[in-house]
Amino acid sequence: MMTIAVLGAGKIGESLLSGLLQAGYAPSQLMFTERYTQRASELEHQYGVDHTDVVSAARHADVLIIAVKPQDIEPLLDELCPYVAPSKLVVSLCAGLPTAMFEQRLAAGTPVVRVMPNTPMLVGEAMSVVSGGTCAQETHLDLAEELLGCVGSVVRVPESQQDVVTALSGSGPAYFFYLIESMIDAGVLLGLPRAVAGRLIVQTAVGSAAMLREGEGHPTIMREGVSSPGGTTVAGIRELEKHGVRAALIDAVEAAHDRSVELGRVHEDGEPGE
Ligand SMILES: NC(=O)C1=CN([C@@H]2O[C@H](COP(=O)(O)OP(=O)(O)OC[C@H]3O[C@@H](n4cnc5c(N)ncnc54)[C@H](O)[C@@H]3O)[C@@H](O)[C@H]2O)C=CC1
Ligand SMILES: O=C(O)[C@@H]1CCC=N1
Repeated sequence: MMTIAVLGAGKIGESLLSGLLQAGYAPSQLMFTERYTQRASELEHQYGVDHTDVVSAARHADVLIIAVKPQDIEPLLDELCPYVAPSKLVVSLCAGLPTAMFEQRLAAGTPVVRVMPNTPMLVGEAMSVVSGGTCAQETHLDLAEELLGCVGSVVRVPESQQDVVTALSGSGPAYFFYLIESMIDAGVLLGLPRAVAGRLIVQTAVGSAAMLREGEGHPTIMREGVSSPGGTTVAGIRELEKHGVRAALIDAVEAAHDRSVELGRVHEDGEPGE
């Protein structure tokens, strides 16, 4: 039976473990490493999955899923790489880190798959985007897709597109949360209790997303569907246009993209990331 180790059980690592269990993987197929011992004990107790050390994980797991922050990658790779046989699959969830960086440190021929997930993984609604390194075969990409498919949707792109993906779906939840916060504030400004404004706007976001996901329509058509002649919506949209909100969102995604490129370069130069 295939065994899977999650290295670093923070927000993303924990939600992946939880999703794999819910999808039917047995606790005995899973293990995790976590540097904070109290968190490790809590997770062991909660999920019934063994906490282990990096060397045992490298030796015993078939798939090693790296879920530490990019700035913590160097010490982890120092510990891990000498023990990883090239028959193992290494899956990195680390933002901005190229597969080449892992390939340089691992035994020649070790397959590496890079994934950019996002935090909706915490509720089984992640958007995960996978790319294979030079030694990753179709079967490795299929396996990575199967594992990430337990916690949401999965799309495959060439690795050259991962910085755009990081900016769009990786950081994207933060931009939606920011918009939602702003709309809740608008409701409060106009006299609604915060809890009521929050409920209204969260359900409005969920409903709008469901229309986009389930319908065949384009967002522009759906927006026009809300905009009655002489009505309230066009009056509001005119303000968004006046304030350059569309350009601001495009600039935000572009800035996140540029930062992702910069983080990748920092690691190429062999310096610690931020
Ligand atoms: N949070 C986000 O929105 C997204 C995060 N990611 C990526 O996912 C990865 C994980 O992110 P989060 O879960 O948000 O971070 P986090 O900080 O919540 O979790 C990382 C965990 O790894 C542990 N850790 C660090 N070094 C370790 C080591 N050597 N051995 C064992 N455990 C170690 C830490 O104690 C921590 O619990 C990062 O690489 C991040 O770039 C990707 C997409 C979205
Ligand atoms: O901001 C970050 O570094 C991570 C990567 C994608 C989302 N959050």
